[in-house]
Amino acid sequence: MLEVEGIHSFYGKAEILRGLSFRIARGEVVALLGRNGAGKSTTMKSVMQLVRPRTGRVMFQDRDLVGAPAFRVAKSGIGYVPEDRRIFTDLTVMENLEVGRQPRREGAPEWTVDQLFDIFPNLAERRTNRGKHMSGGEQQMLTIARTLMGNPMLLLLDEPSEGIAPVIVEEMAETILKLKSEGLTVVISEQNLHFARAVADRAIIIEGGEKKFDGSFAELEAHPEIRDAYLSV
Ligand SMILES: Nc1ncnc2c1ncn2[C@@H]1O[C@H](COP(=O)(O)OP(=O)(O)OP(=O)(O)O)[C@@H](O)[C@H]1O
Repeated sequence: MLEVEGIHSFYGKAEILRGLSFRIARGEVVALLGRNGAGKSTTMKSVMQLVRPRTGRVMFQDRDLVGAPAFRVAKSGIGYVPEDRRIFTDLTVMENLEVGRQPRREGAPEWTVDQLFDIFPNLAERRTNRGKHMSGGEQQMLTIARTLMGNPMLLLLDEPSEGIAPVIVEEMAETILKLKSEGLTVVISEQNLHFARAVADRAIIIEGGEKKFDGSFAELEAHPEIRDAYLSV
């Protein structure tokens, strides 16, 4: 579904991604792992074209996204939830969801508000609350639910477990597993190995903008030296 091929991405003169390549197949949940500053967020932004790779290709559904405006990338079926939750704080939960609505898309799971309320029961209880009166975890859930209103084929979640209470982290893991069971393809960026292992089928480890490991969690566990070298656990 997604093939990132040899991308080099920069902030000014600083080269952040150094020839990064990986593939994501339909229906997979894949975790991008790596320490602070490894390049996980930049990878997601490079897929979305919020950072434009200087070389390399980002193939999605057989089209190269490099150079496309970010809104077109979103319209082509990639939902992106950045680290800093961006809900509309003056709008209610219902209104926030409506903002995300896009037509249904061939080959992608289709979400109605009622289905989303089944998956995110906390949001159902707060449907008329304004965003600013919600906890960090609820805002994170609302950002994900709003993104799903766009019926994406692929969902990119940047550090979904970051900065939320442990009980909500567990809910978040269950939510991602439910999305997977509906057939959604998901890429998460994580520093929390425990969380990543609970939700993902495969791990890609990034360090210094390069891929250092790509495989199952069983393989990763069989090589503790890789974990020790590239992850803070
Ligand atoms: N807007 C920016 N301008 C300049 N440098 C940046 C910018 N954003 C990130 N960087 C640098 O790019 C590198 C990769 O950052 P990135 O955010 O992709 O890492 P990350 O693996 O997602 O880590 P984190 O968990 O901190 O988000 C870091 O060295 C960071 O300082």
